[in-house]
Amino acid sequence: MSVVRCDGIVQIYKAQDVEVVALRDVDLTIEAGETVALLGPSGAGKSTLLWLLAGLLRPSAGRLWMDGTDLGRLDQRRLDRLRAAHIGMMLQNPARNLIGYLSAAQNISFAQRAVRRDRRSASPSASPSAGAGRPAGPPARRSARDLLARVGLADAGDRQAGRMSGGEQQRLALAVALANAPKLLLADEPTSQLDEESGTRVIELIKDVAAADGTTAVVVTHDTAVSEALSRTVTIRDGRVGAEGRRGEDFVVVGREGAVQVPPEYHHLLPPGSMARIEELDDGIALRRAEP
Ligand SMILES: Nc1ncnc2c1ncn2[C@@H]1O[C@H](COP(=O)(O)OP(=O)(O)OP(=O)(O)O)[C@@H](O)[C@H]1O
Repeated sequence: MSVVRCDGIVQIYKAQDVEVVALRDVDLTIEAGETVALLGPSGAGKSTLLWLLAGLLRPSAGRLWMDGTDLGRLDQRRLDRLRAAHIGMMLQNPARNLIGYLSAAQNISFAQRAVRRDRRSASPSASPSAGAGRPAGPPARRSARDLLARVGLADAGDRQAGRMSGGEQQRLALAVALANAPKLLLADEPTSQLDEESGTRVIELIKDVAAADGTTAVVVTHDTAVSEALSRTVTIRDGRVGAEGRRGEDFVVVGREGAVQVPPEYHHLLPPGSMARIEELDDGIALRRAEP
C-alpha cells in the first residue's frame, strides 16, 4: 500500500480579497521506503505540499491518503492523533524543531508523551473510533538512548538542546522526528543552514532510517547534493508536478488533460507562449517549434 497518495490536490490561499493558487491538480503516489527530494523554484508550492502531507493544512480540493487513510475524512482530533503517531517533521531552522531549554533526551521524551498518553486512552475497551486512522498495532517506539545513539549523539542526552551546534541540533531534530517511529518523515530544507559535512551527515542518516525501518522520507531541498543522494526527485513548477527523476534520469510528467511542462532548460528552443507542431513517433511524440 502506498504511504502517500495525492489525487487532484488543489491548495488555494485566501489573503484578504486575493486568492493564490499554490497547488493545482497534484497527483502523486509515494511508496514505503522511498526517499523523495521535492524540488522546484521559489514559490512553486513545495512547502505547501509538505504541509499538506503533514496534515497541517487541509487541501482546498482533491483527496489525500496517508497509509490508506483518507485524511479528509478525519476530524481534527483523529487527524492530530494520526500525525503524532505516524508523521515526523523537521523544519529548516534546527532550533525551531526543539525546545531549547530542555535536554536532548527530554526533547525526545516530550515528543513521545502525547502518543504515549493517546495509546493509554485508546485501550481495547475504549471506543472503536479512538484508534481510527491508524494501522493495526502500536508503532515500535525506541528509547531516547537508542535514538540519540542512532544520530551520533549517544553522549549528549543531558546536554541542553539550545546550546548544541546547528548540525547537532538538526541530528537531534531527526531523533525527535523519529521518536514515535513514524511511517512518514517530512523535512523542509533540513540542510540549508548547515555546513556541507553536517548536511551530508543528516541526509545519510535519513537514508539509513529509510533503508533500515522502511520509513518514507520526503525532503524539500534546493541542494543538488541532497537530491542526488535520494532515490527519487519530484519537481514542482507553478503548483504542478512537472518532472520526476529516478536513478539519475529525468522525466517530464504527463499531467491531467495531457498537460506537459517544457523544462526551463528547453525554453530557448520552445519559449513559453510559442506554438509547436506535434510529430507522432512510434513510442511518443516530438514537439517542433512552428511559426504561426
Ligand atoms: N499563508 C499563505 N498565504 C498566502 N499565500 C501563501 C501562503 N503560503 C504560501 N503562499 C503562496 O503560495 C505559493 C507557494 O508557496 P510555497 O511556500 O509553498 O512555495 P515553495 O516552493 O515552498 O517556495 P520556497 O522555495 O521559496 O520556500 C507562493 O505563491 C506563496 O506566495
